Amino acid sequence: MDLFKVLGSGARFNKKRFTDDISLFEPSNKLRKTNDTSDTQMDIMQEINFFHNSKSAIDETLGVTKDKKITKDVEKDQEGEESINCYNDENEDEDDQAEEEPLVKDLNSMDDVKSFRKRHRIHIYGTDIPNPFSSFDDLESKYNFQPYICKNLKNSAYEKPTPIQMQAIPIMIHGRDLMAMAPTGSGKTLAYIIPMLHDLKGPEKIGYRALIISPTRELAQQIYREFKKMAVGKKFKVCMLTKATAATQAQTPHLREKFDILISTPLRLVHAIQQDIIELKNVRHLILDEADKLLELGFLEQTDEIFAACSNVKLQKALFSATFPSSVETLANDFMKDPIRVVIGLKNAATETIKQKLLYVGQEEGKLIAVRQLIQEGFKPPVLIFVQSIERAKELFHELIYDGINVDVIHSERTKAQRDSIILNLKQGKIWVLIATELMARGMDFKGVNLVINYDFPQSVQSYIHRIGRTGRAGRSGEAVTYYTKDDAPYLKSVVNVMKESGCEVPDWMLQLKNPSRESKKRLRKKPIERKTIDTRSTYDLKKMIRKKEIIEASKKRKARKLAIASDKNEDINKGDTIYGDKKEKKDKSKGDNNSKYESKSLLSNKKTKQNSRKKKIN
Ligand SMILES: Nc1ncnc2c1ncn2[C@@H]1O[C@H](COP(=O)(O)OP(=O)(O)OP(=O)(O)O)[C@@H](O)[C@H]1O
Repeated sequence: MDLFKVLGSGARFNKKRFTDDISLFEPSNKLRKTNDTSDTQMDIMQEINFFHNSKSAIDETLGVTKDKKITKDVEKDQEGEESINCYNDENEDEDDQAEEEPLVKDLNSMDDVKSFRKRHRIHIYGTDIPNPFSSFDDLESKYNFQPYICKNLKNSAYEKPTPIQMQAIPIMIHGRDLMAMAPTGSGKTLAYIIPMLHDLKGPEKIGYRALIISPTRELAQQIYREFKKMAVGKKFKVCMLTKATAATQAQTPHLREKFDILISTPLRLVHAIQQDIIELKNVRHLILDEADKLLELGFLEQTDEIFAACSNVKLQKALFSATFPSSVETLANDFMKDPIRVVIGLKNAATETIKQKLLYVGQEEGKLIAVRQLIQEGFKPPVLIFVQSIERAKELFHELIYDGINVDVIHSERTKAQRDSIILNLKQGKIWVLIATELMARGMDFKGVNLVINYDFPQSVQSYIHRIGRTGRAGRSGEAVTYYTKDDAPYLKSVVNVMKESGCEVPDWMLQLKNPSRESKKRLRKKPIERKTIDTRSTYDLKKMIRKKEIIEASKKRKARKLAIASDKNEDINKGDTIYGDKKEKKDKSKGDNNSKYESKSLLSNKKTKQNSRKKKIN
């Protein structure tokens, strides 16, 4: 096999330069079999057609994903994390696709319910699990939802519930604790907003009764907007906790009682709790959006403090995410009461409407070449480019700003106003390419993103799934390209596993690579790979730039020294040595004195001695 033809597809590279790299991609001894079942593509597309797009839309997606192959072999990585359908009840029966969709009232027997779930790839775990529902009309007729909710759903052009909505909504309205895992862009937000609004009934003015936590401010704002959209027709008061809203509530305590729903990031809320600004004792619904992130070290302490403040005995907890590592699931089981677990499709898998690619770029410099090649060849905006640090985001921005494209950069060092305007501009198509850090990786719903580029290899499988999940949302097709260098080679298999699980074609040699060890994965999660600065300048130019910097630095130091001399003189002036000091300064200036402080001091003292002796002579 021409390894480099496969590795370097899409970019031009010098094969000879990469001869040494071949050894990095040697397969592990364990060979695996793959069962290509590409003929089932249409069935699978129907199955994952959560948004019930027309057949032509599916065809369009199939056109994009025509090279996808479906593999169904089970494997475990070294961490023991199941990386493929570990929740399959039985073999999924493709014949079910052709059947007419039964309404929930037709789900008379357990067999009906079972086959309904199977058709929608709903896997459930727990006891006394409520039946799923199949149409938004059922909400009004069967569950007595208030008409305003169904009206808002219709106004938003949501015709049918997605699988996560079909199963999570009945669980939530039965008051059960829930752990819900569904692919990125599959409508998880609505799956908790709708049952919450139903259960809250109407405004009560007794303070917060529902609380949603999100790891980023941007996602919290997005959730807030979705809440407002779904609550039209009811006078619910929804608060998005910010510095300003916290200050207002601190100044006017009676205002707090007017609110029903609170949306916040963990740190902001913990501050408010500690300062007694926010009272959570009446909270009945607690949602952790991107729950696995909120239960990771770094957020866990704050999440724990929020849990402690939600003291209502009837508190219902619901966790939502596209990924749940096994460790987080174990942790979550400890604090949930008889929870029901719902998994849509495969656990920890990417959305199947995303065409995923891996692109070998050799060295760091190859990445910029690949991006520029893409720009030259033409691309469909908007494009999201993920890098591993703020520094690198800035560097890449400074490189691409001169390439004649509308590019911007978003990271936590940008002001809130800048971040808000960037998100708006991206949505309005004013930004074609957005360079982003992990800040944008989770939850953000930019429907039209056509391509995600992982400029820097992601630090975890979860990060990979969430990053690429910014495209291919709400049933649309999308594309994701991940660049890798030889430094990333030890981690390549993690991404390969995800690609394979979500039905992308992966070359055999990649499937045979070794899984990274648990320790190396942990290391990578904690600290990204050290990479060369993103810079296209030649070594000559870089040296010239460094020299220029040194000259500027030296000049600054000289100026500082001059200032120090001047202040020394001022001290002398204060001591009554005015005339001699002034004269000396004028003389020094005329000489263009650039000597060191110490030299100047000695000069000054020499002059003083001479002048003093002259004075004596006159006397
Ligand atoms: N029933 C539905 N029919 C059509 N579109 C829907 C439906 N429910 C939600 N959507 C749309 O799907 C998109 C993705 O929804 P959402 O942001 O909730 O995804 P998510 O599953 O939370 O993704 P992520 O894991 O990335 O956070 C949104 O634009 C939303 O408006």
